[in-house]
Amino acid sequence: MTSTTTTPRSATGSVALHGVTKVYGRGANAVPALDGVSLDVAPGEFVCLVGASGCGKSTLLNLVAGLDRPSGGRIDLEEGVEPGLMFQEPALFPWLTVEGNVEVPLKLRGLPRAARRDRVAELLGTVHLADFGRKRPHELSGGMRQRVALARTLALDTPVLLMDEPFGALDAMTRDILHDELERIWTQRQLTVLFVTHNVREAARLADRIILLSSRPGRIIWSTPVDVPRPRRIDSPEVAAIAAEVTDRLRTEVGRHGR
Ligand SMILES: Nc1ncnc2c1ncn2[C@@H]1O[C@H](COP(=O)(O)OP(=O)(O)OP(=O)(O)O)[C@@H](O)[C@H]1O
Repeated sequence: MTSTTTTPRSATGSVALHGVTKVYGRGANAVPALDGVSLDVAPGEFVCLVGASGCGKSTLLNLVAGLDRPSGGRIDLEEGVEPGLMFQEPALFPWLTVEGNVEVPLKLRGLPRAARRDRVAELLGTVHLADFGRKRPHELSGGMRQRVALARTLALDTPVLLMDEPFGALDAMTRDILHDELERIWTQRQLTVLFVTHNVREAARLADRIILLSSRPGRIIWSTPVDVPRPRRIDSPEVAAIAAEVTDRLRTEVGRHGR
């Protein structure tokens, strides 16, 4: 009997930052954005990053995504892993249908047409948009557009998802539904998620661990595991208690620096 062993997805999603520093510009115009950030994210872990405005959260995600290079330190991903990145704006191609948008990464990977069609259908099913494949982005709500963006990111078939305020522009009800969706997909696919948010309740609702960055230049000043059983409700007393603690720490930090 032959057996095929496939590496579990959870074995490939680790992210490790070692003393990562980022300075934009030079000389008198130098802007230190990150200062000595070390962080180990375990495969399958959901980590939320919070911190004052401008403390370097997006910079950190961009560095992990490989869109920019650190000025110092090192970022380790497992070999061949290219993280998927999602922003507050879904950044869809307006001239393409929903199917066409989700198909883009599959085309870039050279998947044959029939395989692309099956994969797009599966991904749209995953984000509950099976009946909307022929629509164009302008025909969808904001929440639906973010679902398309999520399906397109999942089409990269990456174990590491980097999310920069992905639900920041959505109303509370839509955000709540998308939290449930993301949690389900994260569990099913054993994804490693690094999620930036200003919303401490959202962090407490989603994270295994919350990391607090100092005001610029960003350093990790505090972190806490979120030991609240899943599924969670954003309005549960346990989530509210964690959010209140994060808010207190954030207030203290912002108060210290005035930003
Ligand atoms: N390309 C760049 N050139 C110069 N400075 C930059 C550049 N990108 C970011 N910065 C600066 O680096 C600092 C960190 O920016 P970053 O966008 O990472 O912060 P953030 O925590 O994501 O902010 P916010 O919470 O407001 O989205 C800010 O002071 C910003 O102005």
